[in-house]
Amino acid sequence: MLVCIAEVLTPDEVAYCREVLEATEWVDGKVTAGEQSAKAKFNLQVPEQSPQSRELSELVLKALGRNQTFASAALPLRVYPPLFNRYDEGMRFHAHVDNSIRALPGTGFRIRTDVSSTLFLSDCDEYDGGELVIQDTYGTQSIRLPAGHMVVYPSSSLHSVNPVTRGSRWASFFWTQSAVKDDGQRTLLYNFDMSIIEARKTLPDDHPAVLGLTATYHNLIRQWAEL
Ligand SMILES: O=C(O)CCC(=O)C(=O)O
Ligand SMILES: [Fe+2]
Repeated sequence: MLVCIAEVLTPDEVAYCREVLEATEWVDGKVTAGEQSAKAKFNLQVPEQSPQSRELSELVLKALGRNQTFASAALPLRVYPPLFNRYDEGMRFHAHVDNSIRALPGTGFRIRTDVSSTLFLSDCDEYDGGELVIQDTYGTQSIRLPAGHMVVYPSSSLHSVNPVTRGSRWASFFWTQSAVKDDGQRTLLYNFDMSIIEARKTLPDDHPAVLGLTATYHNLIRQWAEL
């Protein structure tokens, strides 16, 4: 399942990220790629242990913490500290699948990558091309979102970034280990949660239907979650 989430960052937060990223060092994106994807990857990244990357990582993690849609779609257990990338004119990322397990350098921290995310930091009129092309269960989807918006999709999907043909595309990207690793089960839970939210717009919270649906939602999570 692929979910686009609007306004994960405020315009002020986007502006602050851009200001910090303008002044930081960028290196070849191959530094965090696996063997296959290193051959496919032509972009730039901020070194993940740099103070700028750590500061902005915290900012993005805070924004994720207040986002209900991300919580519902990803059912996050652990989030790999967000990284920052950039594609200048001519840069691209050929088709690949993300590494299944990622270790944070210098720590014992490892996560299984269940959900991949791109949080856009450039507006659509700042560049041409640069679509994130994802092979989803329902076909191929081509994603380009305004700054501050984010797409989440299963890490098992084959995906690529089309060449940027004008300007520069900046983003934050990261992986989440979900409490529910199966994408099909996560999709059912997300749709279930969205239906409960709809029902609660017209029914009181103590309505037997709302109580029953909410109980079943949590009992399904109890069945499927691995902590
Ligand atoms: O830049 C993006 O939107 C995706 C990056 C990506 O797929 C990766 O780093 O594995
Ligand atoms: Fe990727």
